[in-house]
Amino acid sequence: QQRKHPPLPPGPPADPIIGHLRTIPADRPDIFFYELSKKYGKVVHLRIPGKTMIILNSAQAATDLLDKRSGIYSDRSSSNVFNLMGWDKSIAFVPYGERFRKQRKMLNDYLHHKQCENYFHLEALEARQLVKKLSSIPDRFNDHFNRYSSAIILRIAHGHEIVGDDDPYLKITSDAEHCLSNCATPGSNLVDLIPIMKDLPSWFPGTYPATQARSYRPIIDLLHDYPFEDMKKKMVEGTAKDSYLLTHLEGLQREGENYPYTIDDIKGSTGAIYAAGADTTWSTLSIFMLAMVLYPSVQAQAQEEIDNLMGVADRLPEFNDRPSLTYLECVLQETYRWNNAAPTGLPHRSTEDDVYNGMFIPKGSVIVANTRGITLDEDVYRDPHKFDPSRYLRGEPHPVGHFGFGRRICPGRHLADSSVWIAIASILFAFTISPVKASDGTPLIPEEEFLSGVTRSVI
Ligand code: HEM
Repeated sequence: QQRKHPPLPPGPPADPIIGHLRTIPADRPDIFFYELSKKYGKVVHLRIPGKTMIILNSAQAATDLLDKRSGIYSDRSSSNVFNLMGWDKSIAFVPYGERFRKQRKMLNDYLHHKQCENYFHLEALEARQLVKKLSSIPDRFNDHFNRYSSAIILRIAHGHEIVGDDDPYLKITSDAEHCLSNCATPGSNLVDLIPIMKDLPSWFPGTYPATQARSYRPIIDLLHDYPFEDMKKKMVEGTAKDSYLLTHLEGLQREGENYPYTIDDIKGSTGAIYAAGADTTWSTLSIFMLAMVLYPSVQAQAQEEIDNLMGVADRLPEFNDRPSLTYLECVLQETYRWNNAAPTGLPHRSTEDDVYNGMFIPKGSVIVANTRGITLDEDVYRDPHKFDPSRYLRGEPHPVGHFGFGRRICPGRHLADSSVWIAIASILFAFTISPVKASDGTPLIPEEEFLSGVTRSVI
């Protein structure tokens, strides 16, 4: 017996049986979702066998549902691709429930706003290292950003200090980053949308995301296991440094089975800090570099503000300077908005039937708060494709959604924000960023092009 529901949100025409399966592209689904909003509105539905996807392309809709009704919009769809890769114990993919709440508490205790002020000193030191490296080999800026973001995370989460370029942690983490930047987008690839695909042979069309995920598994297992074993060894030697991992391993040693967190909770949340934190920070910095090359007048204005404040001071910017650097703050916000490190965010899942503005959202829907669509919303941002920090001085709102929503909002956002701020303040103080020149002196202006993946980087 069919119950009467309001209609689903609008959506494009679908094929019989397979629905929109053929319509969803593997590459850059964020752009596809954004284009849908222009034709069908800010809340759109897509249907694939056994699943409804709800795409949210406005901050209003995402806030109304994922923030205000977070009690029923905080689950995650299990992603076959991510489980095959080995991320199943990681908080980012754990379903909403007891295990999620435990890991979330572990992270919140270590990464809340006030706590993150204790990491300012470390971030400032690493920013100085970054400036040194950029001044000695500028064209390897992407490697330096990778090292910068990894160094901060590895120190805080694993108590590890990077010593040289052949550091084993750097190798493990850059391999893991490769997997995250090259894998299929979770929740919107065929292997996640049609579960049977993961069991079909690799020659079967559309199964590539599963084959690729299996080949990445040893790398992701090493990311979880190596730091854990290494820390245990250092604890025995007496060389272990204060860190998230040490705090929990000591707790486990002290309290045994009474400790509220299991080995899997510890491995899963420590791995998640790295996986979710380093790549996104690095990606944001590479987006900033691209913006500075493409918009030299913005760069000059930010530098003028920094120079005016610092005067002839013989030092790099510090966190105390942040409230005085208004335009730089706008540059930071515009970096988050103009292009996003995680353009489709991470899909949530609804756990009850719901009705929003007369539209039916069935229980079990995959909810994509499409950051790309939200930050390009023409009803909110004038000329949204332009990198224009002054828009915030004219009263346009700071972007929302680049750190996600509701009970799943990024727990590392305070750390990420200060890491990105001190890096861009230091870079703009020390350097002028300009395009590479061809042999005849013509500047080679880069394209605004990005890799696909969970996080993405400038090509
Ligand atoms: C600029 C840098 C960063 C960006 C753009 C970013 C963005 C995001 C986004 C969009 C989500 C999904 C939120 C949702 O589902 O609604 C997320 C989740 C997450 N982020 Fe971040 N993040 C950044 C840095 C960090 C850092 C530095 C850490 C850790 C220190 C971190 C740890 C996490 C974790 C553990 C999750 C999963 C949370 C959950 O599922 O409950 N992130 N992040």
